[in-house]
Amino acid sequence: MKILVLNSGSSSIKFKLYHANESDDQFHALCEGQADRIGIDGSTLAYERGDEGKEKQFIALPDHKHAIDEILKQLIDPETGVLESLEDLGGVGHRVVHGGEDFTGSVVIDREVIKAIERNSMLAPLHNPPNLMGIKAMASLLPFMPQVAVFDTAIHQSMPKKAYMYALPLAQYKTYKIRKYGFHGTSHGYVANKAAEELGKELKDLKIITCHLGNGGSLAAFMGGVSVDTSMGFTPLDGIIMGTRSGTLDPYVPLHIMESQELKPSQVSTMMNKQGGLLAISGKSDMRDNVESAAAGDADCQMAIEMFCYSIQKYIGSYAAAMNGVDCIVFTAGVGENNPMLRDKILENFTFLGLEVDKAKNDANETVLTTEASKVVALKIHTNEELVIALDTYNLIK
Ligand SMILES: Nc1ncnc2c1ncn2[C@@H]1O[C@H](COP(=O)(O)OP(=O)(O)O)[C@@H](O)[C@H]1O
Ligand SMILES: CC(=O)OP(=O)(O)O
Ligand SMILES: [Mg+2]
Repeated sequence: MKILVLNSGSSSIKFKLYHANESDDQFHALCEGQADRIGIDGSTLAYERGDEGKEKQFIALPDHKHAIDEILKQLIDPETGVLESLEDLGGVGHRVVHGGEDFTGSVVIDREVIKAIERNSMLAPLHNPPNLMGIKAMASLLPFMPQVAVFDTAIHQSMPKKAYMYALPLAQYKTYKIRKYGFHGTSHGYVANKAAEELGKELKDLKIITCHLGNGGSLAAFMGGVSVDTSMGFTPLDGIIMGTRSGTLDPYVPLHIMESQELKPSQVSTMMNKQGGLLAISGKSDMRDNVESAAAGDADCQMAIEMFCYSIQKYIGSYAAAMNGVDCIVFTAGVGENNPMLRDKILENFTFLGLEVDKAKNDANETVLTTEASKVVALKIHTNEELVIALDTYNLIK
């Protein structure tokens, strides 16, 4: 069975096509790629087929719908594609960011599921709309194709009440479901399991902090084999500083801005979600651009990097305290997997825990980033949200 996975992030869509062998349930990837910098200048579409190198073309991708159209064209391209037609697909798995309390696991998509994802869109305005766009584009092209939704929120349902409740009148939770949900769960869960494998231990016996640092970013704390806390909250706006998101603010700040500047909630939402973060500090949302300009002496980009790393250090410290220790810190996603300088800058404040970065290994982007003597192990692990989504999709539709 062939399964297409679409992972729509706020600025990118990753896609991967798997062949699942029905006799032994083994998966292998046929092709993959990524539409990058969607909605920003210089957008690209990368495509890679098992037997050939990676191809990357500059192509205008003004929004997610255009990007999905280009991806599907690529799959059935007579020369470089891997499918005769889109009807050869057995199913499509989608990453869906906000499942609210409607979903605690993956589901086959039907009208009711689409309505629930729409209901939760207000809570993840950068994500659920592109996720839905992908689902609807596929449904209109191939109405009988089974589609599965895999939610970012699902894995964090294990958080204890003391971590997910907000100190607000109880009706806000009971009636309005206002609580911490947490996101990037597919990625946090995958890399936490891989970290345990790498350390040769069981996940349940480890205290792990996973740092998913992409355009959006969050940290999660794993203890006893489950997620016990995470930096994103009711929405993916909370937590660390991100590409265009402010992260944690004094909760009175948006109220004060609305009152004193007579702005509507939607305007302040745009300010915090799309005009905040690195973009607000340096004028550049993409971390690569910030790193490049900072190295060339741009003071705003240098400050953006300082603030980014500081916000992450504070979460690592607080989760080490929350778990009364930490065995392992994992870096993943675009920034976490590719930038030694930023990892080093974040980790330099954890010598007090006995953490010792191995500079050569970190610079070489190896899996283990710390010395043999280090009391806390830092790892770089490539996340694979797509494989998790393909597995869930296969198991639900086979
Ligand atoms: N070598 C690098 N150094 C710094 N940042 C990088 C590097 N490579 C990729 N990134 C950053 O990773 C981010 C994208 O990560 P990704 O996990 O694909 O994000 P998302 O899924 O949220 O769109 C971008 O901000 C990009 O600049
Ligand atoms: C939930 C979230 O922030 O996702 P992304 O990092 O893909 O934007
Ligand atoms: Mg992502």
